Amino acid sequence: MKYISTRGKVSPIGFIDMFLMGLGDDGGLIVPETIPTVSAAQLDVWAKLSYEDLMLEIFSLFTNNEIPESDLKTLIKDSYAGFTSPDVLPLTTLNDSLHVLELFHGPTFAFKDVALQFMGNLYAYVAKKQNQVINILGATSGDTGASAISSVRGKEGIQICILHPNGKVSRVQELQMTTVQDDNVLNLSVNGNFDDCQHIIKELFADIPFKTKYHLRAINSINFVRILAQSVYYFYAYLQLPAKARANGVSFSIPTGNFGNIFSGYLAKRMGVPIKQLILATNENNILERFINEGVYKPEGFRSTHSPSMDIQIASNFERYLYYFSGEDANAVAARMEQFKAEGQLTFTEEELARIQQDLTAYSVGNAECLETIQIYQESYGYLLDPHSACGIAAYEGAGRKENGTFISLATAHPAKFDEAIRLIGIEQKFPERIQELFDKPQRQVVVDNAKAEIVAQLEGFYRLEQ
Ligand SMILES: Cc1ncc(COP(=O)(O)O)c(C=O)c1O
Ligand SMILES: N[C@@H](CCOP(=O)(O)O)C(=O)O
Repeated sequence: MKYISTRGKVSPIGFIDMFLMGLGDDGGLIVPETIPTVSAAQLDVWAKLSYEDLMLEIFSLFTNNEIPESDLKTLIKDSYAGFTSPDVLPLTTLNDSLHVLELFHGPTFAFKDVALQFMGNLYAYVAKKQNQVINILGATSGDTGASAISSVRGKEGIQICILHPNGKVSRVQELQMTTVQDDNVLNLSVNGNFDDCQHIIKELFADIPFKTKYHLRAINSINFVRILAQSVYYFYAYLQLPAKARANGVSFSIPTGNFGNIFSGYLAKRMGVPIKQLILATNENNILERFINEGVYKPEGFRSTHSPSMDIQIASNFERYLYYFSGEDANAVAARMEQFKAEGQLTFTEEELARIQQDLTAYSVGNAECLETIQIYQESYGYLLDPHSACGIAAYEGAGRKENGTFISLATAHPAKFDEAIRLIGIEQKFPERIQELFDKPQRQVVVDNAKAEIVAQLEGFYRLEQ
């Protein structure tokens, strides 16, 4: 298996090189040259596997044996040892046709831990094997940063710098990032929004001399390993269903911001999971909903919502979808991305729109609807959703084709991370101990302007050039 860029200007590379490259050196996103497929009979065999063993099988289709199987097994086992549920990602049944896949039992209580605990271990593994210094640069709207920091804090040979938007993450998210005192962690709190943070890091990844000099590495979903690790939970969720329930396929409702969560589902579907409907749930930052429902991809004003981690306009993995939508035509993707840069929007024809709508359904959830959903599900099922997971459920209610049968809605964060919203509906929750204790810890962060030069100066003082 080799990896190429959606813009076609990266010579095919192997798994570890792809992991280290992160963003394609031509500015595109990295994808596998071909997507391996898994037969229904193989899926049946995999139904008996633990989460870790299933991940080993799926990764083995992508790693070209570049990581010996016993090492890969250990990396995977270590990555999920800190999850508090014995099933790693438990599937909770709410009613005959609706299940919730709880992705938030990792160390930072959000679904990002599923991929990032593994990626942190993989970076440490590569740092050791190749005697490489690893300087990680990431942008976060709150969860990726907390999770990535937790996965590499204190690890030898690794430095991590995370940009988050100042004042636009929840209190718990901010504390999870900024109370970490390890010397290999730098938190930059940027006066701007998440798109500003993501824009700056993408510019730095596209600056090849800078990227090369500092061995810049990515933990965001621009890194294909993030996507691959996330695709495992679609297999797992499907395989956890009773055989009768999954006989007719399954549909997913997916809270999405950077298009990473849903693109992982799209990949799982292309690999062979019989997914009928992929529902893309957004909040009021609904660029992706407008793309799918109207055929126009155009950022509009940024809005602060109850689900701040999804307050995103420019979605990284949109380009990966565009690649497959264009029949894997890298020239067409490069041309569209140039056009987007020049004109600030993309429009799709009626025929294209029909094809997009065969792949994806979209539903955007307003602030009031988000809170209402949390309240109704608390009252009806005694189940407390966080605001992002509530967007998934509201989208299932609003756009799920119920005749499709079984639905799984992804619960992407623990409600304790977003107490600001939960309190608005008068619910007082008890925090898990690991969250409660954050409130007594000192914080460490540097506030910076949304200015590349200022951020580069911080990085130059922080990153290491050799181990
Ligand atoms: C809690 C939560 N749910 C959902 C999402 C959406 O995931 P993605 O942006 O990878 O599509 C995010 C981050 O964006 C998140 O932090
Ligand atoms: N919701 C994310 C935004 C960054 O997205 P990523 O999936 O590309 O890391 C966050 O919590 O930071």
